[in-house]
Amino acid sequence: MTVIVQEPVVNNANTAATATVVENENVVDEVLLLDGFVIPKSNAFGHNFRDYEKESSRNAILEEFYRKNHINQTYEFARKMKEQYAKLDKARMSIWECCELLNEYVDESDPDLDEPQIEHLLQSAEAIRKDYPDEDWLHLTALIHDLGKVLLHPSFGAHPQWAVVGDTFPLGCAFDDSIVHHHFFKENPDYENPALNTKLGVYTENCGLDKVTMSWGHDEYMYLVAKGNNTTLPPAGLFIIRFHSFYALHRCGSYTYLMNDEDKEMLNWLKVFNKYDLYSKSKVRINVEEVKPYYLSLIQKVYIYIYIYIYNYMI
Ligand SMILES: O[C@H]1[C@H](O)[C@@H](O)[C@H](O)[C@@H](O)[C@H]1O
Ligand SMILES: [Fe+2]
Ligand SMILES: [Fe+2]
Repeated sequence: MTVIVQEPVVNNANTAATATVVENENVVDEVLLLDGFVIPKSNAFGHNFRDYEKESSRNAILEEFYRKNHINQTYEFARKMKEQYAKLDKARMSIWECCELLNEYVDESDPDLDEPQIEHLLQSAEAIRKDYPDEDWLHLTALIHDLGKVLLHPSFGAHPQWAVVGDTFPLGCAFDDSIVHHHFFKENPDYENPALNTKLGVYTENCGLDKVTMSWGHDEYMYLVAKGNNTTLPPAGLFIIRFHSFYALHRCGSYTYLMNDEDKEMLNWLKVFNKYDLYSKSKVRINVEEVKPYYLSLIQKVYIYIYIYIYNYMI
């Protein structure tokens, strides 16, 4: 029996196409997308990817993480954090220094990975580089997409994990049931607030995601850093960084009524990126020293032509 699933993919910068996912009974441990992408069936622990229900000690930690996250991420909290961190007056660091700093941290919200974060950055960057060799902006986007997790470090405020990692969601409007562990929102003060708990809340239909206050964390922070340093990273790169944890949108198709036409176009790239972000989490270790020169050259290149401020004034 063959299972066929439709999934939109982007073949090049401008055109969105439809690929077919074929799951063949002869291939038991992977799913092959017709565009050549192979989805492994199990993560580094031998479990399904993003399985938040499975009984395990890892998932107990994860549940507690989302309890705190869903109770504390309020519209007011996220707006205050954004305002404060948009000043970019915290520590200054180069991209590579930040990658190395993340060596210390394991993301408590992640059911698929228990490697230090630098592994994940390089695993996803290397995987996307293999399939998109000419899109160096995409390699760099992958390398830096999770760098906002430096917020966990004392130099950046030593924030608790619930305020840095995990899936993100819009605030200022109703919480959608497709958000992981959504039952914890009942204890969020915004849940009972009539100004914030309707479908549109403080927003208007198709207002555009740029106007939406997302739960605060590493995505929005890294976006602020890139934007605040006047990066010329393509809009798709910025969109990926800013919304890569918004699984309710890019996986479940919720909240599409907040999107404008540009968001819809960008979403195609985000979906491409997500495959590499998620499915590159494996026990295959990257030899950091071996790949470092390539990424340094990329950083150096963007330093000269594009990202001078990000490189010099990371934060
Ligand atoms: O646990 C993961 C991890 O923190 C990722 O970096 C983030 O992008 C995901 O959305 C989240 O669920
Ligand atoms: Fe992330
Ligand atoms: Fe990631």
